Amino acid sequence: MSASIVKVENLSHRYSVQWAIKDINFELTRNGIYGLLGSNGAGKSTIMNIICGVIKQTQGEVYIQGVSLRNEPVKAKRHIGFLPQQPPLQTDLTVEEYLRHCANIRLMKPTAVKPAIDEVMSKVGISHFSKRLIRNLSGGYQQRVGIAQAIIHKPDFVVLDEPTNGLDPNQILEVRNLIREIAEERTVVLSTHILQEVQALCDNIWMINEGNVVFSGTLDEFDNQIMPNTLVVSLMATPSPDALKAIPGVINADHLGGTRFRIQFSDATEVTERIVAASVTNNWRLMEINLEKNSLDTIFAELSKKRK
Ligand SMILES: Nc1ncnc2c1ncn2[C@@H]1O[C@H](COP(=O)(O)OP(=O)(O)OP(=O)(O)O)[C@@H](O)[C@H]1O
Repeated sequence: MSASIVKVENLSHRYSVQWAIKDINFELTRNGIYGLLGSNGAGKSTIMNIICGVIKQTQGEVYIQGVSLRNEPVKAKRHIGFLPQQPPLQTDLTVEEYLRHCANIRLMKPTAVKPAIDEVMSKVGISHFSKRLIRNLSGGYQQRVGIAQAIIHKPDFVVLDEPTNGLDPNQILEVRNLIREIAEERTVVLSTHILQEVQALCDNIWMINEGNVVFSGTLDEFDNQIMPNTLVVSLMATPSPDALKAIPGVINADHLGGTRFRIQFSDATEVTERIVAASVTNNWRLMEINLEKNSLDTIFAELSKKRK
């Protein structure tokens, strides 16, 4: 069996009366990118802040490389790099000065600091801006500095909270490539509320809703869960919903008004052909047939229902 990099046991937290997260369990044993997907307020930042030792959990345990974050926080934190949602940048320092400050906070050996700064600046592609004040960098480059401070002490475990938030499309692609690179040699957990982000980056996913894990598995397993299962069709002859329900593979048909129907089905490829064929046979005069994409909210609702 592979060694445990991160283990989270029965993690629950409440800020005041209500539980923000409830009974979260997982174990990470491999390098790669793990995605934590949840809508705003689902509990992502709470989990990230706890597993990085920023806030102390109400209940449960977190182990990093087998070290208890509760009992030996300094030792455990040597293995952790964290980029919070608001990068902790000191914008009046130059990139190099700031990274030196971060290396000192991380209690790195004085002789190791300069080589580590040079290595990390090269890794994230900011060597040419080493003497520039951080406040004069673009958002994308500031985010690179944020990632640099998270990995300067060579942690095995890196947590990135919404790392592409607020970036433009080009910067998003660049930061995603950088995340892929840093995940080649370590375990990365990243949180996001953007479905495409986990689909673009992650090997494994947890989805959380209202503080509970409603899905955990591989990207393929996740994609199977979120396959669209409704079609909208427009039929000029407006048949009865019962006539549509009689088509094999159609689970339900709702009249949306006018000539339009929403059809729930069990298998997209076959049912589309059957609807087209039935329309020809019955002269329903098909004008439109569209697969409906599930919104993230629908997926959360579906997965939450399945879990209950
Ligand atoms: N410091 C706090 N005090 C009280 N309640 C809090 C605090 N921080 C978060 N919460 C509550 O805990 C719940 C989970 O919040 P959390 O910030 O972890 O969610 P999130 O998934 O990270 O959302 P977002 O993407 O909006 O940051 C929410 O109901 C939130 O209002």
